[in-house]
Amino acid sequence: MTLVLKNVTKQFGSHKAVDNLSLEIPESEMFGFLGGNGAGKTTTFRMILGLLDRTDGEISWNGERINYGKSHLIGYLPEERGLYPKLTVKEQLIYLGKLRGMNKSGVVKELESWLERFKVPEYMNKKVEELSKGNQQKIQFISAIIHKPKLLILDEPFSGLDPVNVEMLKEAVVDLKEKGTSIVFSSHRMEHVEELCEHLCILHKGKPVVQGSLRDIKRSFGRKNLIIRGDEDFAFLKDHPGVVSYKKYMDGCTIQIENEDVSQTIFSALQGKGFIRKFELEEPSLNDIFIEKVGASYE
Ligand SMILES: Nc1ncnc2c1ncn2[C@@H]1O[C@H](COP(=O)(O)OP(=O)(O)OP(=O)(O)O)[C@@H](O)[C@H]1O
Repeated sequence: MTLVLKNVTKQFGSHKAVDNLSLEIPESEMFGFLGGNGAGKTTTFRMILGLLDRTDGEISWNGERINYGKSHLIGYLPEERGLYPKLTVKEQLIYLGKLRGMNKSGVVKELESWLERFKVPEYMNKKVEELSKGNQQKIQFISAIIHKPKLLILDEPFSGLDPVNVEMLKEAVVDLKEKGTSIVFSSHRMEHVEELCEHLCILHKGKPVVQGSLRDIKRSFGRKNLIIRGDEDFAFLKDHPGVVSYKKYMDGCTIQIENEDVSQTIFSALQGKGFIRKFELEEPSLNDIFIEKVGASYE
């Protein structure tokens, strides 16, 4: 069951919100969909789900067009959260589960098991408005997956959650992927994408500017990070040939270098200086790549 986008474009008046986007997301894949504010992510999600008409291009899942309202195989966690505050968690989920083709006892059984897993079994009969924002987020997540969708779109799923709950939701997302769900995942937190996604796309002003496997993207970026820790003042390295950027830390520095070879010349330059506790060459982070490709030019 592959999700395919071919040359998809969405125009609002004269503004191209999504510009000639092509993607392929196979079964059991977690795909990172990134971009600054206003890059076109939500617009793309809405087109995939059939909630918004595209201006041009083709979108298909398993060879067919998606009708989110009618499909029981799709799950969507939108960025703007929307639960009914006056309903209890159980009433809310029964309502949403029925829309997704489930019967009441099926919903209650699944809900019990998810609330247990998320360590909040006492929420079953609580009104949504009585829950904290982060806990409402867990309930909204459950509402997106209770019917075991085969395609799941998660827009910023971890926003507003504390680190313990982020880990809990991450594990749940990985389990769903391993059971065969294709997941499209958008986040402004690059470390989450690095941890969860093998393939990704970075959108900038509606256009894909980086696309492919995380490993290849990192390798082809060329630049590396050099982590140096020690008591010396390393500021003199700012002007060293091949140094792209320099970040000072209390116990050393992290330097972005043009390529691996620069680490050798820096290593030589450090000979005879103070005691070096750490000298480590790392692949660039996704954050480095994102900033380079998208810059600070948010909407
Ligand atoms: N209904 C609409 N009418 C006109 N312009 C729109 C509409 N919806 C979105 N846009 C514009 O399309 C562009 C992409 O918006 P979109 O919401 O898809 O961005 P996004 O990547 O999801 O951003 P964010 O990370 O801030 O949520 C923006 O310039 C936005 O102003």
